[in-house]
Amino acid sequence: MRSVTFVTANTSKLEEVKAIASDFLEINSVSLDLPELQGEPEDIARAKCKFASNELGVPVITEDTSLCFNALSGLPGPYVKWFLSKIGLEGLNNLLAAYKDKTAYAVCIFAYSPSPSSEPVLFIGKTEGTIVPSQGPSNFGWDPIFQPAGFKNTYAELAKSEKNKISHRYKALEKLKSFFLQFSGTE
Ligand SMILES: O=c1nc[nH]c2c1ncn2[C@H]1C[C@H](O)[C@@H](COP(=O)(O)OP(=O)(O)OP(=O)(O)O)O1
Ligand SMILES: [Mg+2]
Repeated sequence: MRSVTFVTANTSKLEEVKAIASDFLEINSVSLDLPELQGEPEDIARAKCKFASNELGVPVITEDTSLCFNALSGLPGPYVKWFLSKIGLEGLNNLLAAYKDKTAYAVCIFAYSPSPSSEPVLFIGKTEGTIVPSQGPSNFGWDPIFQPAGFKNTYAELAKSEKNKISHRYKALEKLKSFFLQFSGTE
C-alpha cells in the first residue's frame, strides 16, 4: 500500500482522513502549524503543501478546508478558522442575519507532493448545505452549524460514518484515491 505523511495540526481532520482513507493509504502523520497565505483557496493549498514538502523531504499530503457562504460571495472561505476562533458559531450565523440566503458550501482541498521539487497536485471536494443555529456536539470546528443538503441534521449530529460518506473531505479523498490507483507503482 502507498504510504504518505499527512501534515496537519488538526487531530479531528487526521481522525477523519484515517477513517476514510485507511483502506487505500498508509497514513503517517506529522503535526506542523503550516503557514497559510491569503488568497484563493487553491493557492493557499499549494503553498501549504510546498512548505510541508520542503520541511520534511518525504511524500506529503496537506489539506485546507473552506466554509463558503453564498450570500457573502464565498466568504469566510479559507479564513473560517479565524472567524470561528474570534466570533464563534453564533457569530458565523449572525454574519448571515441580513440575508435571506443561508446556503453555503464546504470545500476541502488536498494537496499531494511526492518530493520538494514537485509541483503539488490538488484534489478538491465540495459539499453543499445550509448554515443553521448550532445543533449537536461541538467536537469539530463548524460541524454544528453546517447542515448538508438533503439532510435534516448538521454534520455534528450525523454519525461519523454518515458524515464520512458525504463530506467535502470524503469527496476530495475519492479523487486522491483514483489518482493513486491510476499511478500505482509509479511516482
Ligand atoms: O469537516 C470539518 N467540519 C468542521 N470544521 C472543520 C472541518 N474541517 C476543517 N474544519 C475547521 C478547522 C479550522 O477551523 C477550519 C479550516 O482551517 P484549516 O487551515 O484547513 O485547518 P487547521 O488549521 O485546523 O488544520 P491544518 O493544520 O491542517 O491547517 O475549519
Ligand atoms: Mg490551518
